[in-house]
Amino acid sequence: MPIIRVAINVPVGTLFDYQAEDANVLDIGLRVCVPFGKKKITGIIMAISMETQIPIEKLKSAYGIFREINPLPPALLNLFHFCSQYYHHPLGMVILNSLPAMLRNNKPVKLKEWWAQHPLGLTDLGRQVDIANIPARNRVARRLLTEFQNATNLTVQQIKQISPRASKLLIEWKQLGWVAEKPIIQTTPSETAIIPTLTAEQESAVTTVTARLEQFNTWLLHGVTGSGKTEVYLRIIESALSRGKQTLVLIPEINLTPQLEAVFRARFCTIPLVNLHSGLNDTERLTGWLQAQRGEAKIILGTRLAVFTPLPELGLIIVDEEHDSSFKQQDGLRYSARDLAIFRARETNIPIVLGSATPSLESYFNAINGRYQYIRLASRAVKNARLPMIQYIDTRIHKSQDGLSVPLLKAIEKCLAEQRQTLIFINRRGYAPVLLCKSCAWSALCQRCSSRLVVHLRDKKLRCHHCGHEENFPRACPQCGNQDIAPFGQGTQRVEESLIAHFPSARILRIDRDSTRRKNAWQEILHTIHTHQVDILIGTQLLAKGHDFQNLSLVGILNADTSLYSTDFRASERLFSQLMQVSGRAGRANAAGHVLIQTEFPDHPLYYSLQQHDYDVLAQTLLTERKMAGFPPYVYQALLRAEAHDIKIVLNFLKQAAHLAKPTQAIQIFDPVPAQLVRLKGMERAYLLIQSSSRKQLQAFLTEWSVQISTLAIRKVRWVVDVDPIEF
Ligand SMILES: Nc1ncnc2c1ncn2[C@@H]1O[C@H](COP(=O)(O)OP(=O)(O)OP(=O)(O)O)[C@@H](O)[C@H]1O
Ligand SMILES: [Zn+2]
Repeated sequence: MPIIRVAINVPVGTLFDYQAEDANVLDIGLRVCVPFGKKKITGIIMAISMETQIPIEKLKSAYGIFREINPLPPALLNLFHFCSQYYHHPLGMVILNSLPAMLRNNKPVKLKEWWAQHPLGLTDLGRQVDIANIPARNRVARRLLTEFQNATNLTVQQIKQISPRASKLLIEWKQLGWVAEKPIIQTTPSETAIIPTLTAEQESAVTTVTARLEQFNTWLLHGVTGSGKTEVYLRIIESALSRGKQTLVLIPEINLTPQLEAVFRARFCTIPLVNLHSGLNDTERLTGWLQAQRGEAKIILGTRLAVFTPLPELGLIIVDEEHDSSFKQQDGLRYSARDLAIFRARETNIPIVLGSATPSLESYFNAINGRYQYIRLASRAVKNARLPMIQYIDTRIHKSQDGLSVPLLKAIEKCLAEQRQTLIFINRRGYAPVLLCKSCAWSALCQRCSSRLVVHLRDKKLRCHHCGHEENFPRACPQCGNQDIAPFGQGTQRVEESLIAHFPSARILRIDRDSTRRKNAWQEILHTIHTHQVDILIGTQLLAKGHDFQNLSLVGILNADTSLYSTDFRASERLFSQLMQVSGRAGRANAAGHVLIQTEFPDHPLYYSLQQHDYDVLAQTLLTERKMAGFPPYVYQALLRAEAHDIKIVLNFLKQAAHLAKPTQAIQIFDPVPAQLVRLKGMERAYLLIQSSSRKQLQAFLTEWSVQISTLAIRKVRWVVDVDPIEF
């Protein structure tokens, strides 16, 4: 009887064998329901064999193989194998966690009727669909489209009357963006219609990449802010589409996806596109995933997890804002979606384009060394648009009140008078308003994390930004009873209050995690900005990158200094990239842009490079520093991360683990150290750093070592290997 070898979502690196009488080689990559202990669970068939190490009488039988959808293709299984090996994470966990939730349960796939409650209507895009393009034999589709065209909205009853098969179509149409529960924000006709003539730089970038669409290359598209990288992507995708290929576009955060989606849909209005961002519900994700797997969706836009989508016709990968740290998963399987995408492109022998105005030092290093192909866009795409003028306000001379100095206030006033928009950016890394007692210096701490609670003035709440814990303001200091406790430090809310006081008639909008949590909140916010219903925007990281606000001409930056003298060796790189990104929001169209940075260190070299818009000088300086100090990209690193309820147990575990390791010339092992944020959600954390100048040797070491660590019988300790860590 055939034996199937199954990957299961358990922290064990092996496959599990079962009997399955009806199994054959075509079942590799399919889901299968099997007994596991007392439970019934679903795994993936990785191999079929006629023999097993398990005594045949002990071998259990599978309950059943799910054949209603296609198996995971070999290329994807290959990616999972690589991912499991490279990140030293159990294969079953890698695979199962990457699949849509509805494929992880013990049921066959059945699409839920998500539309049961809402009337539906055609979107702008849906209205452009020409019925003549729907084959005559698809009678239900034609009928449904006609009904939609005649009525503004259809209810579920009406749809069901058309045909029982209409519901399946609807799910697909929704994913294609043809129908929606409520009208989505419309793109203005001018945005849909105009296709710009490429600048010479863009033209050359497009020609260079499209000339080599048939082979693997990693292209680093290094284009200054506003240089029109999106347009370059669009043209290259067009080429891939004309060859019938699918394109995977990875983007950092969910808040960028609606805009980019709108741009893509406007340009490729007849091309099936799915958006696999992290805000989807289970049915939406599965539907999009299936369309990608069947090769129907030609453009797949997605965040990190989308790198694991099955794509039979994959012909091109684009990673936008490649430097963004959100491409690296920070818990469980700590993979880098960008790096896996490069592996995937190489295996598929197709090009991958990494785009950024501020490439990560790793990618830049690879580009100048010739491992990646380097393409630069040195100027802005819009005619007459220039990079903004950057100036510093020395806060040792110009004292600031509630975070705002007089020169900055004057500049805002001028900008308001010219009817242009201002963005006030608050660098929040390691800096947020806390509640402080003036007499005994008590400050409000989170009980579960070693962090301070952040003051939220509006709703008078204290909130932990690590675990979400929330509590009310105390009336008096719990330590000394003093009633004079007050927020310390500038948060977005305090700056907002102060701006309202200074400019009572200005329309001010503060944007933070709270204001963007609701579904569609971003779309609404962006709409108000684009239609100039806002004069002053206040925000943090969320606003810094990717946005193209035409009327924004002034950017004011507060608290930048806090990252200048950090202990983290990546802090300068991040600060520079962030400031360059946020500065880049100014003056993108015809109005000149102006950036004012409040600082106590206006002569700092980092600020000088920023003012000159000179990425290269700073990158070279940082690379020299890294080389001397022995940091990446000159060495390869991994962390053994561990956590338990007591830091002593953690440190002890790490010491034992270090003891097991056989040090070699090529591998350096450091002492265990507590994490920067020791307590998180009630767990205490520490790590051990391992590094090597050879990636291959580091990998070989980790493979052997992680097996040995598993034999350490220390319960209560959770551990994981973090390869190429970016946070310590
Ligand atoms: N060839 C062109 N002619 C005129 N305008 C263009 C051209 N290409 C792009 N643009 C416009 O330039 C602006 C900036 O383009 P885009 O947003 O793609 O920049 P970017 O390179 O992604 O910048 P960032 O890194 O800051 O996000 C957009 O408004 C876009 O419509
Ligand atoms: Zn907390």
